[in-house]
Amino acid sequence: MKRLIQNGTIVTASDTYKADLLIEGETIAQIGQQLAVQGVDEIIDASGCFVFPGGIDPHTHLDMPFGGTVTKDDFETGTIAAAYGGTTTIIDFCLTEKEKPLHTAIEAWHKKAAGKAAIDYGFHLMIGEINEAVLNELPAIVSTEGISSFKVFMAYKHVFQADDATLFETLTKAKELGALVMVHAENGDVIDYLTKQALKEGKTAPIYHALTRPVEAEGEATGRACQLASLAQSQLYVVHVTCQEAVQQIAEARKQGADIWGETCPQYLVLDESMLRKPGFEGAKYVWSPPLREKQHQDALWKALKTGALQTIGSDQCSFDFAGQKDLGINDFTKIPNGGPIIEDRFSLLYSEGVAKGRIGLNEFVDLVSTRAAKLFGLYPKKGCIAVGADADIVLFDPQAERVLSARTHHLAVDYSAFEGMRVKGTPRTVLSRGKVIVRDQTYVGTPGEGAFLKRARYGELWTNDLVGQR
Ligand SMILES: NC(=O)NCCC(=O)O
Ligand SMILES: [Zn+2]
Ligand SMILES: [Zn+2]
Repeated sequence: MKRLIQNGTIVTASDTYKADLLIEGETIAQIGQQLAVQGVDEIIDASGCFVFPGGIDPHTHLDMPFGGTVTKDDFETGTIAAAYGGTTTIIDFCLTEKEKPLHTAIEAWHKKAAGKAAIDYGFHLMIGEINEAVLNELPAIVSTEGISSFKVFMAYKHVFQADDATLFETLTKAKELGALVMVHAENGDVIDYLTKQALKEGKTAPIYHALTRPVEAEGEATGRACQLASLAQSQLYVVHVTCQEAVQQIAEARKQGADIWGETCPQYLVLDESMLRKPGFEGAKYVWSPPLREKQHQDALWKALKTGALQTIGSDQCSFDFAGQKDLGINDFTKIPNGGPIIEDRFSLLYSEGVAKGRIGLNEFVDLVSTRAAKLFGLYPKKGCIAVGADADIVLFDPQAERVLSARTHHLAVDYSAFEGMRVKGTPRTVLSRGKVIVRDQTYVGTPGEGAFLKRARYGELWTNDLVGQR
């Protein structure tokens, strides 16, 4: 099958230019001016559109048990919504359980995704403990199974939280194996103390979720993770950075030459702590960990994206219905399942709030929403770029189209939108995944299960010089 995309403006992380794009089968075959139409099966008119590489969301939780329930969106609804939103690859977190083989968890995650995923996907592997069995399993997981990133939680005491020894050993092992260690950086012990105190004082409303997870707890844990990564001379990626205190730690470590990267998410750029103070129990819709921060932190995050102190945008998609799931915590904020629905809106929100409002440039947008994650997580140059030989994961994006975000129109299964009523500028019109049109003129035309599992390269294996050069 040959497809020709005509009349669009191609935008990559480094260039913006007008050209046609010829796709043969699953890959980009040619880029040039007025490419021949002979033998082409389909011509796609991209007039007025940017032609972006498909978005890469390096942070999702689909079909995940958490907080006494399971996320509302699974690999089918979540990835269809992602496709509507311009994302063609996700990397989901595979949760492991202590004293059980890592492979049990990996197999379970493969079962969740296979036959359901509408776009390509990979897995990060949670490390909750280090022992002989774990150390024996890890090499093949990285080299044979293509899972080249590990996740360590520094928070969620008694649930996922690992101690510093586990983090340090994971960093050391990751250095040896060529894996990237990701951390949820909050001081779980301090948060545990503060939440118990709040409950003792009868403070049960959603806002206390934020008040018991202060910026200092995130800044401290971020700094600790950075120090431990430096000591291990390993590589570190800090997920969902929310505040100036954490940004500062990452920026400082990077200045010292550490191999450290930081991600933020649209919710922290757009929403703030006041959402948790909404009347009644409404604030539960906005319960994330780390929590939404006071408004001034948004400026710090935008600045960090602009200056390169943070380099990627994940969604941290982790959706729970307001009715029947979030309300587990109606009398106790600690029982509100943490997380929200973002996967569909990540791309458009960053464009609308970032590019359309002049906070970031068009090429920076592509880097943040796609290219950088492809490089860090061993997918580049197959994913994350528009180049001959790359997978034809393409988004035709209409920068003039405006729409209002709403649960009434989104494609997730969850019963609310965290951005209800928000107007965004720019919208993905048509989306291709490995050469096949899966969203045509804002209608999903793909088949769940077409998404493939991606075995990823080791950290820096393909693009070491590039990564070092861009640090
Ligand atoms: N972020 C959040 O509140 N939920 C998802 C799990 C995590 O990333 O910590
Ligand atoms: Zn987290
Ligand atoms: Zn997460």
